[in-house]
Amino acid sequence: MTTDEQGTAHLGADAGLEASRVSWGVDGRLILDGVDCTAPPGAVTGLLGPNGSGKSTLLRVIAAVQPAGSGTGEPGVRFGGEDLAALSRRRRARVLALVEQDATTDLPVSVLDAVLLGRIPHRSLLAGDSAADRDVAQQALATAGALELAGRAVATLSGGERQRVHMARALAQRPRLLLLDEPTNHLDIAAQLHAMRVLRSLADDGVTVLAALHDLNLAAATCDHVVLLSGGRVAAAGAVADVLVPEVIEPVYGVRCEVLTHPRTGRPVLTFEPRTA
Ligand SMILES: Nc1ncnc2c1ncn2[C@@H]1O[C@H](COP(=O)(O)OP(=O)(O)OP(=O)(O)O)[C@@H](O)[C@H]1O
Repeated sequence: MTTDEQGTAHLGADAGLEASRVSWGVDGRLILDGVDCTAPPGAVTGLLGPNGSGKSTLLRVIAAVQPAGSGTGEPGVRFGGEDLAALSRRRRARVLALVEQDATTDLPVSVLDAVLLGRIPHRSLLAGDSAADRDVAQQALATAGALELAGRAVATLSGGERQRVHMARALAQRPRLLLLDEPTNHLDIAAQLHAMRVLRSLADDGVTVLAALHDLNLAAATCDHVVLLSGGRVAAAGAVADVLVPEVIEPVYGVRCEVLTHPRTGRPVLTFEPRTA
C-alpha cells in the first residue's frame, strides 16, 4: 500500500471489493448466509433488497465493524487484494469510509469539527488539525452541499442536513472504498440526485462505491451494477439491466413490477403494484 500527500491510501491497481462467502449470525439466526459481493473500482454498485434482507449487516461486516462469522469455505473481505479485517483500524480507516444509516452524532460539536473527524486517520496520533486538513474538510462540505452548515451545531440539524454532513465526513476521509447505507435517506429529490452525482464523480476518480439503496428507480438511473439480497442471500447480481427485471424483482419484493425504458437515457424505469391488484 502506498500513501499520497493527502494521506489517501492506494492499494493495488485493481482496487475492487471482493467479499466472498460472508456469513453472520446472531442468537442462532443466520442473517447473512454465504454472501458473495463484488464492487469494481470506478463504478457505483447498488446494494438492494427488502427490509431486513441484510444490507446494513453486510456493509458493517465489510467495514469490519462487525466481524464476519464462520461460514463454510474461506469467508473473507478483500479490497485491492488485501484482507480488510487483517488491517489495523487506523490503516483500514485510511482505506474505507462507512456512512451508516441514520448515524447520530450526539456530541456537542460543530459541523466543521464533525467533518474534521474524517481526517483523524490521516494525521499523526498527537497532532491537531492542520490547515490542509481544514481545506480538505471545507472541500468535502462544499461537495456534499453542506458548506453553509459549517458553523452550526450538529445536534441542531435537520435529518437531511445531517445526512449531508455524514457524507462530508466520509469524503474528508478520502477513502478508496466508500460504503454507504441509504445515503439518500431524508434527502429531497434534488439532494438525492446531487448525492448520487457525487458518488458517480468519486467512482469516475477510481473510488469503489457500494451503496445500499431502497429506491429501485434511483438505482436503475444511477448504478452500474447491483447486488440484490433476499433473506441474507444474494438473489441476483450484475448489470442493472439484467437484475432489475420483473422475473427477479417480483419474487424478491412480493410485488408486481413492469419495466419501461427511459426515453432519453435508455435506462430502466420500474413501476410497481401490489401483487393482489
Ligand atoms: N445485532 C442484531 N441482533 C439481532 N438481530 C439483528 C442484529 N443485527 C441485524 N439483525 C437482524 O438481521 C436482519 C437484517 O438486518 P439489516 O439491518 O442488515 O437489514 P437491512 O437489509 O439493512 O434492512 P432495512 O432495509 O430495513 O434497513 C434483520 O431481521 C435484523 O432485525
